[in-house]
Amino acid sequence: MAEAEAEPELVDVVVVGLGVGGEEVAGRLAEAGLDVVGVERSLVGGECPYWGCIPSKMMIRAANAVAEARRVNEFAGAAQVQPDWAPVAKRIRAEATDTWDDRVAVERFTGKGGRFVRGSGRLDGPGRVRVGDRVFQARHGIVLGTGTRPSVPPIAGLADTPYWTNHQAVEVEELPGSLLVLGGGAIGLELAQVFARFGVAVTVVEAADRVLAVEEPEASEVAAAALRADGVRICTGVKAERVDHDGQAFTLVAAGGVEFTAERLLVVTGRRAHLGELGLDGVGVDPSQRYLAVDDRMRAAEGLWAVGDLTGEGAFTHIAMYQAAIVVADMLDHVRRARSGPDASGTASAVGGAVGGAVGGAGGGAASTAGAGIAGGVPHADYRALPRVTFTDPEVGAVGLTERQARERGINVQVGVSQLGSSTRGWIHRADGLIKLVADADRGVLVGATSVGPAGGEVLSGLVVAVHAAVPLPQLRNMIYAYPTFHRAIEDALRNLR
Ligand SMILES: Cc1cc2nc3c(=O)[nH]c(=O)nc-3n(C[C@H](O)[C@H](O)[C@H](O)COP(=O)(O)OP(=O)(O)OC[C@H]3O[C@@H](n4cnc5c(N)ncnc54)[C@H](O)[C@@H]3O)c2cc1C
Ligand SMILES: NC(=O)c1ccc[n+]([C@@H]2O[C@H](COP(=O)([O-])OP(=O)(O)OC[C@H]3O[C@@H](n4cnc5c(N)ncnc54)[C@H](O)[C@@H]3O)[C@@H](O)[C@H]2O)c1
Repeated sequence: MAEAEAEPELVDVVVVGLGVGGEEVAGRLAEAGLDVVGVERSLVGGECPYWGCIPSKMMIRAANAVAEARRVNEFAGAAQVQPDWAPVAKRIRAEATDTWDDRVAVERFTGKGGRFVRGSGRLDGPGRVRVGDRVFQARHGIVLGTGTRPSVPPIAGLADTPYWTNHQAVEVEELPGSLLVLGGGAIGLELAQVFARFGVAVTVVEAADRVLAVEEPEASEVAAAALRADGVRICTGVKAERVDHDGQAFTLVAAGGVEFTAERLLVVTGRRAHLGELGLDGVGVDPSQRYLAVDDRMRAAEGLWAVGDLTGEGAFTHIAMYQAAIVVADMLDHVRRARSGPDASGTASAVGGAVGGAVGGAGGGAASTAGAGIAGGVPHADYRALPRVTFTDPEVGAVGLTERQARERGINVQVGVSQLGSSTRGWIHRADGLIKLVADADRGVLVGATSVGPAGGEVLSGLVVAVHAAVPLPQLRNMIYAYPTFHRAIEDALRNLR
């Protein structure tokens, strides 16, 4: 049946998808005085607060408390720990997700002056978005922030089984006795360790020859050893061929006839943007791309911006926020130019003044991150010093290029590694971990670094500054590193660079 022709509603900006990135853009543009329509089909805030970063980190906080309490036996006498999932599930409902209700988030957006529309948005030609039978015509532009959904591999039988994605894993109230985790990436490892620490018999099945395959091999080794020490069975290089569910248990059959069985199966084999459902072909953009290509101001086409995971620049909340600041600055700059006309330079109307002020705010915020990539007040995206942290225990933090990526780019690479156990703090803590530095010997700067350890993600911050600001190696070597900290291991790794 043909869709009813609706009279377009004229607005300034339409934001489709109010996840981390879209909500930030829509809210800040509304605060700047623009007439913004925000469209969300599920929950305002997206994956991160409801099924991603926040509840998973609450789970990790609880699991780490259990593990640390057990270490009393190693260091300080005797402790009996009886983990209980109920308080974790309760905290996720009460403090993180409001039992998956986004009323507060919707009010946060409308409180800033935005107009909220619940539904699926789709481009309906240049400058237009259709949501059901409503059509919005955007004066100044459209922003897509539609994120990704789990990518489920085409394994025979899998689609017909009640497998879990991260949604069911986060919503679980009663833990299963056993769990198969398909995919040993960031989500798989974080959740595998949590459930194992709460007594679930966990097996991780990974297709690649190591877990956390995008990071340094040394980091994969430490992470795998830590999970094994928690009782997780890790099987790498496994080619899953078939999955069955008999009403009670899952059976995964791999090449060579190897079988894995468990009460539950969690599929965490990456994420996928669904560009085909956004009407991109109607605005001259190829919908068959894996991710939506954007320039360094997050523009995908004339009058079309994109933000967050669907751009494929790293599926992290901090990237979505970083990009959001750029979209806001660029969009407001665009609006100010449109409103001022071609001849007017800086003569602001009442709204133009608000817009100009907001540009300064957004630009200032992102500018401090984008560093050199700032031109004309609007920051340009620069991912050279992209940090990421996998919150296993020990944490795996990394920034910039891995050794392999640096070699593939033809960089004259030097590598320096130091083991955390050889540092005073690491020895005191009986902690596993390492620092690995990747330097460009010709430029005399770090281009990448990895920090694995009890606070690996925090130790990383100094290394992010070093890569981001291209701090010369002699300056890093002549710094003073406090004793006895985990980050002192950086000094040893610098000494080992060759
Ligand atoms: C288990 C897990 C743990 C994670 N942990 C971390 C972490 O510790 N740190 C970190 O930095 N990142 C983490 N991430 C990644 C982080 O959640 C994402 O990078 C972030 O949510 C991306 O934000 P986004 O706005 O691009 O997309 P999303 O959060 O995916 O939001 C997109 C929104 O668009 C909506 N939408 C889609 N299509 C339409 C449409 N056509 N019309 C209307 N609405 C639409 C969706 O319903 C969704 O709400 C984690 C992810 C997972 C799954
Ligand atoms: N702490 C964090 O910042 C954090 C935490 C969780 C997720 N995330 C983000 O979410 C994204 C998605 O996480 P993810 O863990 O789903 O993806 P991922 O890409 O990190 O890992 C997926 C893993 O699944 C494996 N795999 C793919 N197909 C397989 C198959 N058929 N059989 C077995 N293994 C298979 C891959 O080799 C890979 O190791 C991450 O890339 C990350 O950006 C971030």
